[in-house]
Amino acid sequence: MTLVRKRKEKQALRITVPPVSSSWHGFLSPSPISSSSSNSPTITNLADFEKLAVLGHGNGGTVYKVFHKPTGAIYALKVLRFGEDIERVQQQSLNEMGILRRLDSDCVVMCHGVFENGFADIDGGGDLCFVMEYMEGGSLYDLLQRHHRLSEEAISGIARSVLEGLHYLHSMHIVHRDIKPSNLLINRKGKMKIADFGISRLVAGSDKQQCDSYMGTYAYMSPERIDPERWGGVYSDGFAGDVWSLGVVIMECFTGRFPLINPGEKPDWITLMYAICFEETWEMPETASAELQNFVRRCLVRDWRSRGTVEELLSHPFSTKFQHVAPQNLLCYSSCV
Ligand SMILES: Nc1ncnc2c1ncn2[C@@H]1O[C@H](COP(=O)(O)OP(=O)(O)OP(=O)(O)O)[C@@H](O)[C@H]1O
Repeated sequence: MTLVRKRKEKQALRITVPPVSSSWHGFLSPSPISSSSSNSPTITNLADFEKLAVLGHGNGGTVYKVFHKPTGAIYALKVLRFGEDIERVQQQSLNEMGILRRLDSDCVVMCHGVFENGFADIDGGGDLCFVMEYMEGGSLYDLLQRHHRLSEEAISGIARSVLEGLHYLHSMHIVHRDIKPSNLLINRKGKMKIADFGISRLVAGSDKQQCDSYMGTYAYMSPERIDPERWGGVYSDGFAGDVWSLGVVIMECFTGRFPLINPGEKPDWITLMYAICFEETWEMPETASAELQNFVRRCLVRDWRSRGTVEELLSHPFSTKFQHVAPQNLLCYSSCV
């Protein structure tokens, strides 16, 4: 902290370093729950699944590709372990089950059920298991690992998909709070959807004040979440934070690297906080089109009150520029073609 203060001699900064374990994923069902979707198959038993492959690892868990024996369908099964923390998670999770029940949109990755106590066939069992729609094309993170940079056409499609997803979520009073490349998944049709509502919060009435500003992935976190007191101690409505994160993702897709710190700089907490809260504005490379440059500029306005809104950005010239291009465009980058 002293280091951050030294680096920013004049501006006051009040930062609480978040606990390392703060990437929390919590929806809980004491027994299996089904999604509210009318298209949702009935999934009642974890024993009906057969593990086919590991799709990836995240904080606290593993995602498997699984086969649902009664229907022959393929799903992604996310197994999270909370160990001794499970009681705390259960308490917090009860309030959030509503999120899963209410989501039914082709802009977000469907969750077909949540189970407690794991699945013996899978790695000795986990504490919470989420049966999710399988996204054959993997994540935007995987895509960037393979291709580093994407075309403006592809980036525009990504921007539009994420904005449509955010528009849906925000209309349901849900702030995602963890928009980042590994939470943006692509299906075999090239459609990108928003995943992972583990740290989402329902934003309603007084809940606004109770948002835990320090959850989520720090690198994509907005300045007002890191240092809310700078804006008079009033935390934003949260929706603007999702727009900031989108701006960082879009810039990363164009530059091919995490854009807010210098190449080679270690992305530790202090460096990130300094860059997000105090760095002069970031400019897109001049090789980017004027529309893309302006789009990113509107997302990365440091004062959340002046930042572009989801509605504004949905009709931004960059979002609409390649509207005629089919989403399959993204598939040329994906491994599932
Ligand atoms: N529904 C899904 N379909 C296909 N692959 C998935 C699905 N969900 C996750 N994955 C893969 O598994 C990886 C790990 O996902 P997970 O949500 O556990 O962690 P993460 O988002 O990478 O990190 P964090 O735990 O910090 O959120 C993803 O990067 C993605 O490649």
